[in-house]
Amino acid sequence: MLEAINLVGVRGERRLFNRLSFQVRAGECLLVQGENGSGKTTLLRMLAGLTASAEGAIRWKGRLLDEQLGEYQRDMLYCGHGLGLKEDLSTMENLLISAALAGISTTPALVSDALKEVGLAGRESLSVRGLSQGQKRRAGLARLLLQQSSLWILDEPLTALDTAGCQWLVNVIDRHLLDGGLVVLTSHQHLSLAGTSHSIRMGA
Ligand SMILES: Nc1ncnc2c1ncn2[C@@H]1O[C@H](COP(=O)(O)OP(=O)(O)OP(=O)(O)O)[C@@H](O)[C@H]1O
Repeated sequence: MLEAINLVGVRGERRLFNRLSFQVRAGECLLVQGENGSGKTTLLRMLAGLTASAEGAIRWKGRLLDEQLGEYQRDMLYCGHGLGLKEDLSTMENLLISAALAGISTTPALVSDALKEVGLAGRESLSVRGLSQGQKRRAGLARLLLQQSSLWILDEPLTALDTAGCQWLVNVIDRHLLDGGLVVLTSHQHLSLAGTSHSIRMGA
């Protein structure tokens, strides 16, 4: 279970959220909603351990994040706005490197399979710079298939995806939830998940 307890988000002079608490259990998706600038990315970065909360705590499997950062980094996959891709490297190189950094063993054959599933078959050796925005998004999301993390934190994952890409992602998320995974995501687009989801609204 992921548990946020009395989180406080401060950016400059602005208090974006105050004493925010919620829980996400195995098989559940938390949808973080709100207008532009309401603090969704700030919250997701906190949950990913990239930004500190001014107060409060985050627990994963009952223990504070700070006590288990290495373990948490292996259990959690964060896909932020930047997608975590190096433009000068090929999609294959990017995915092999990000798996290695996450401590996951993978092979070029598995990466090829993942790229095929996201619709990038035959583009393994193309540098990311040569991909369209939607293809870059697909390459970044291929990490979901390779890294076997139980907690996915996804910031606007539908951005730039076409209709088929959005439907693919919804199916992948539903499959993950059915397998007992957890998802926290933001999206300005409507997501029609079959699995259990609940939402919080920032700035309300
Ligand atoms: N590094 C930073 N330094 C100072 N202020 C920041 C920083 N990052 C974000 N902010 C401010 O914090 C507020 C919340 O930003 P955040 O990115 O969390 O919003 P958001 O809800 O994700 O927005 P969007 O829907 O546009 O993605 C904004 O007013 C933004 O200007």
